[in-house]
Amino acid sequence: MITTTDLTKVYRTRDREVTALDGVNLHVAEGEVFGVIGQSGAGKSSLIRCVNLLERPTSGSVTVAGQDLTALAPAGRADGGRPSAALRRARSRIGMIFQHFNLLSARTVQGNVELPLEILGVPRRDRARRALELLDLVGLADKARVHPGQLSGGQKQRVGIARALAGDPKVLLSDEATSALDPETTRSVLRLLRDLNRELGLTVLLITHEMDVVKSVCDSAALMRGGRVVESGRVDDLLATPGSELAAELFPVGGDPATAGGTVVDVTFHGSATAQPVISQLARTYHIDISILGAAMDTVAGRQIGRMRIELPGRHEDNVVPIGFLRERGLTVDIPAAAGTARTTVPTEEAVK
Ligand SMILES: Nc1ncnc2c1ncn2[C@@H]1O[C@H](COP(=O)(O)OP(=O)(O)OP(=O)(O)O)[C@@H](O)[C@H]1O
Repeated sequence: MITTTDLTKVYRTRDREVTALDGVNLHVAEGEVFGVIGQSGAGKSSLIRCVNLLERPTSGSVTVAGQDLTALAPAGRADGGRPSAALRRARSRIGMIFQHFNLLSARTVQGNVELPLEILGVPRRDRARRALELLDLVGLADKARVHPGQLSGGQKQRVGIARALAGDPKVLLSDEATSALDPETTRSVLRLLRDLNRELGLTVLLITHEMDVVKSVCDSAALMRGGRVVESGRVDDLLATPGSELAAELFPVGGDPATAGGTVVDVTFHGSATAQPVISQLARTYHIDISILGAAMDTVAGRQIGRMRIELPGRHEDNVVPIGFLRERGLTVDIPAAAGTARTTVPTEEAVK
C-alpha cells in the first residue's frame, strides 16, 4: 500500500547539510498497522512527511495505493507555490494526525471535521452529514458544537482522527499522535486506531518513540537510526528472530548475563508453546539444573508471548544438545551478550559432530 524506494532527504541550510533520510526502503502492506520507531533525530518525521509529500524527497520515490506521488508535479510558481491539483487530490486520500492535534480553535468540532470537505468542494449539507457520521464513529457525537478548547487531549485527538478520515482515505499517517497524552488516553486512542484499521480496512503508518505503542497496536515495525531503516518486519517474525534488536526492546527480559557462571539463554515462547512445560522437560531429559534469571508474559500485537532468561550449567559448547531440544519444540533461542562482549552464535548440532 505504501512503498518507499531509496528515499533520501537532505536538508540544506546556508552553512550545512543534514541527511535526514539515507536510502529508506519501506513496504507497508494493505490493511496493516506499521510502526516506525527511533530516537529523536533518527528521521521519523522526515519519513512520514515525505510519504505524503508535505516534504519533497531529495531523491527516491514514494508510491501510495499504486500511485507514484513523487512523479506528480510539485508546487508551481504559477499556482503561487500551491501543490498541483493532482498532488492535492492524491493527498486528500491520505489522512494525517499530529502530536499536537492541529485543530482550529475558532471553529467548532464539527467545523474542524468539515474543513477538508470544504476544501474538496463538498456541498454544505453533505459536509455536515459526513462530519456528524465521523464524530459518531470516534465517539464524539455529542461534542459537535463545542470548541476544541473545551475538550480533553484524548477528545482533541479523536477530532483530529475524524478530520483525517473526512476525505475517505485508504491510508492514515500518524505523527507521534499519542506522545502528548497520558497512558490511559493513549491506550484508548490506540484502540480506536486499531478498530478503524479493522472496520474500515485502513492502512496505518505511525511514527513513535514509544515501544509500548508498537507493542500494543502494530502488526509490523521498523527501527530507524541515522536516517536508515536498520531492522524491519512483522512483529511476530521479529520476535522469532534471534539477535533482533527490536525484539529485545519490545520485550526485554531481566537478569544480567554477565553475573551468571554458566550459559545464559533467552527463550521466546509463542502461541501454544506458552502453555507447554518445556523447561521442566528439558531439566528432566538432560538431568540438568536450570536457573531462571528472568521471565515475563505479555501480549504483543494481540498475541500471547512468553520470554524467559535461563542459565544452563557449563559452557556454550556443552549445551548444543539442550539448546537444540528447545529449538525443536519451536521456541526461539538466543544467547544474549554480556555487557561489553559480542553476541555469541551457538554452534548447531551438525557443526559440533
Ligand atoms: N527543516 C529542517 N531543516 C534542517 N534540518 C532538519 C529539518 N527537519 C529535520 N532536520 C534534521 O533532520 C534530522 C532528522 O530529523 P527528524 O525530525 O526527521 O527526526 P525524528 O526522528 O522525527 O526526530 P524527533 O522525534 O525529534 O522529531 C535531524 O538531524 C534534524 O535536525
